[in-house]
Amino acid sequence: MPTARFQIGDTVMGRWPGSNLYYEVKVLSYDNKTRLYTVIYKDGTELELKESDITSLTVFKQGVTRSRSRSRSRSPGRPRRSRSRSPARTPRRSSSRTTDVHKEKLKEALEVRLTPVVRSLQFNVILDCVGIHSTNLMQYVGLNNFATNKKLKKSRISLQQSVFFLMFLLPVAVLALLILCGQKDASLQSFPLELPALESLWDCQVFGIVLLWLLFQAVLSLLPVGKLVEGMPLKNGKTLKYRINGFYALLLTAVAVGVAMYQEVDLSYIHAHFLQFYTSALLIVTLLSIYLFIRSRWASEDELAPGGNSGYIIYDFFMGRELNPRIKNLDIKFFCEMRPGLMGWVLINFVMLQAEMKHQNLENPSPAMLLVNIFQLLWVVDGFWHEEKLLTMMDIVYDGFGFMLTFGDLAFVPFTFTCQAYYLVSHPNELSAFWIITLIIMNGVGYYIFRKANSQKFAFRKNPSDPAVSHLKTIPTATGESLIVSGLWGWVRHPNYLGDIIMGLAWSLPCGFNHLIPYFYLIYLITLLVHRNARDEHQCRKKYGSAWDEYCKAVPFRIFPGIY
Ligand SMILES: NC(=O)C1=CN([C@@H]2O[C@H](COP(=O)(O)OP(=O)(O)OC[C@H]3O[C@@H](n4cnc5c(N)ncnc54)[C@H](OP(=O)(O)O)[C@@H]3O)[C@@H](O)[C@H]2O)C=CC1
Ligand SMILES: CC(C)=CCC[C@@H](C)[C@H]1CC=C2C3=C(CC[C@@]21C)[C@@]1(C)CC[C@H](O)C(C)(C)[C@@H]1CC3
Repeated sequence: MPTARFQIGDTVMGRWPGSNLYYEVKVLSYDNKTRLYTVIYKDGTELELKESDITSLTVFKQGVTRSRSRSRSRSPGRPRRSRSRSPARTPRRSSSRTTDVHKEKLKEALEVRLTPVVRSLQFNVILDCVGIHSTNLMQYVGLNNFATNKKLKKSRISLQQSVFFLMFLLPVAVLALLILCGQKDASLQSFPLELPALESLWDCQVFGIVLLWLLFQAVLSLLPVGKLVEGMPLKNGKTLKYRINGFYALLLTAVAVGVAMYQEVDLSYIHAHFLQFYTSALLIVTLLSIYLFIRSRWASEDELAPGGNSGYIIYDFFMGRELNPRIKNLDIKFFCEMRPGLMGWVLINFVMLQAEMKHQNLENPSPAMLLVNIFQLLWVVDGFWHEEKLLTMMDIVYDGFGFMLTFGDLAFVPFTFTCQAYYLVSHPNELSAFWIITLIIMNGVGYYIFRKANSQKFAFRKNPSDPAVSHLKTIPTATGESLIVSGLWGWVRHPNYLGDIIMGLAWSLPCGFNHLIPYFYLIYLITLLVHRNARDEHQCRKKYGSAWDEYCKAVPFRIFPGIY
């Protein structure tokens, strides 16, 4: 059992991430498992440091006395601009320094600072995805740094139990949603009226089709078209290459569907066997997660997700151990995150559009169905058009690939995000011209805010002097990065979330107000983004300290204007 060299409450000198500067810090806690100390700087910034980044006051003072003539003293708690940067930031092109020096510094920054931060993020991902918030979990994720080891142990056990419970609850909840959505009476009170027989949920042919779909998408993703892009630096400083060809893959998929229709393939088969498709996807999710877990045993330390190596089997299985599992050139996480699920989503929507015409004897799809299809297609096309940006998102940079993301990508996205279209097949809803125009405007406004905010942030991270963003007002921070404080980012602190939520509303409203079911996506999105916002703010406060508080003062609203 490793013993801590420094005790809780000790005042020591802690290295500031990404630099060789040491500041006075207080030790808050020590984690025996990860061997990391949580320390607090004088400006309130809390970080987790390795023992090698901490020095006792006496040793440090001796060192300083010896080198005083060479170094300039600085006020503690106000660190000089370091080269540390967010993992979500695209590395800036080095202009004055050489790439090697830049990479070395970046590697240093990632080793010292980002690894520990990630650990708490990982636990928050569970909350993020399912919207739960328990004191035990929060203690474990490090929000309560004074938690004792005993409490932590208890929390870990209860966390394991929660995760185990979730692994069953999530698939069953989605199944319930699908059953309800397909019923004539989709009101929550009607559940469970027409439960299907268990054996009717399985069909070998359907399973084969799902496998073929995955294979087809995997082949498309490997086609040597589109650019090869480097991902964010890994723990070992290396980068992985990704083929960005999602947009072409979408076009080729559309062509393949067109050919299938020309050959008179009956796409409404998917609607008629929707539950079987879901259970097949679920089986693939389970098998893939088991495969990922087993293969992670052979992954090196560098290839593991920072938080996916807790040693608790159920938890690690759920969260995913390996960060970027690959089979030759196929990056399984990057592939699953966008391809089969998002493509499946648009395909299923289209299938539902045809099923609606068939079931309701319509010559043309209803305006409600058309709006849902077009709005969601726009979002998916946008996602593929900006596919490269996914490489900087926390889901790719931090999170391991385990049951949670596999389920989210391959089952949750294609089967719940399509719930409005599925609902409309058996629940027609007429829309007046006024409603149609209102919904188009609403989706347009939401999309504008979503796209502009995301593109502005991305461009700013890449190069703050880019003419497209150089006019924006900013707040400098101790890490050397700035925060945008004008335009959309000066209106609310997460305008991109606001845009997404407005769009989510425009996707649900075409289904009318008879049932809650078509609002599932909106409820999921708000829960997810409100929590994601809380988690992001916590990380930003940790990272930017007082500059973040200054930003919050200047921009008091989180996601919704008028709501603090
Ligand atoms: N439909 C769905 O299921 C989901 C959709 N999404 C969408 O994905 C998109 C991306 O979301 P997400 O990955 O959470 O990333 P965010 O866009 O929320 O990124 C947050 C990061 O942006 C930086 N930042 C925050 N404020 C500022 C500022 N004022 N100026 C400059 N940088 C700032 C910080 O990173 P740094 O360290 O670089 O400063 C912060 O950590 C969103 O539009 C969201 O709606 C997300 C999840 C699910
Ligand atoms: C219940 C459960 C396990 C949920 C898992 C949630 C995940 C499926 C989603 C979390 C964030 C996501 C994002 C996208 C897909 C869904 C997941 C993975 C996304 C890649 C879709 C395309 C968009 O353009 C996007 C890049 C903005 C988006 C990012 C977040």
